[in-house]
Amino acid sequence: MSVSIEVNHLTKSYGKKQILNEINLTIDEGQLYGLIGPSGAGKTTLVKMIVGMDLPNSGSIHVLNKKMPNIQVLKDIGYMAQSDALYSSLTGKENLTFFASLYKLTKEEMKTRISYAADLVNLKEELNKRVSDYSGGMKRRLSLAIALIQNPKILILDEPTVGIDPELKIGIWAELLRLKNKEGKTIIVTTHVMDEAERCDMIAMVRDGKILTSGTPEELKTQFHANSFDEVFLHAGRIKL
Ligand SMILES: Nc1ncnc2c1ncn2[C@@H]1O[C@H](COP(=O)(O)OP(=O)(O)OP(=O)(O)O)[C@@H](O)[C@H]1O
Repeated sequence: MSVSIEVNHLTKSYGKKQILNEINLTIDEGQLYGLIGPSGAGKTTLVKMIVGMDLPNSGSIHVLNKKMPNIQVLKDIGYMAQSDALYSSLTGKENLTFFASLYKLTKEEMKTRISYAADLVNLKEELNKRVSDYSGGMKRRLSLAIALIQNPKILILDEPTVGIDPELKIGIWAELLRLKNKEGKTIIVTTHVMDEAERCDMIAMVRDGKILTSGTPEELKTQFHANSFDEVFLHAGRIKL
């Protein structure tokens, strides 16, 4: 199996405040990797640097064997940020068409991808509404659809199911697992939701800018003598850094 994402000795500070400290991470192709940790731990900062939106102070990030940031790799990464970056005066469909047009899709591919992505997030009926009239949850769903639009090899999803109702959440997770299992996509999700963490192949627990521990959900349960993932999270939170 080849490595999809490699992070080595990464550090990041904003001003005098150190946000990430000696992060090392190896994510294999076709792996679903969860980053979990309390609010402010540094998860978003880490994924932004993997996408190439921010620069580390030291250390390196390679995605698909290319040192980041790298403009060529952008087409291979679908990124869903925590705050929605949408054009609110345009309709959902116009947003999807705009983002699809950034990639060299044929007209036919564009049509198929827009239909697939809108269907996945259950927005087909609302596509002709302006985004300014969307609810918060609808905007999240549109952001997820945009992350998938160019059929990227890698999906990086920052808290993808926040504000999404339980039924749709189940559908989205089923599709993420299908994309991983059947299409070999590499997926990173950040989450606070423990049952989502349990569905990942590997998990890294992030706290105060460091990776406390990483492993499969089962390995982490064994390591912390825990029956549930909530317990793992509580026990890990007590580790002295
Ligand atoms: N541009 C910035 N300038 C200064 N500080 C920042 C900046 N971006 C993030 N931070 C700080 O970095 C720390 C880590 O934030 P980050 O958003 O990465 O955490 P997180 O683990 O994703 O949290 P959450 O789960 O709440 O999204 C926080 O203390 C935050 O205030």
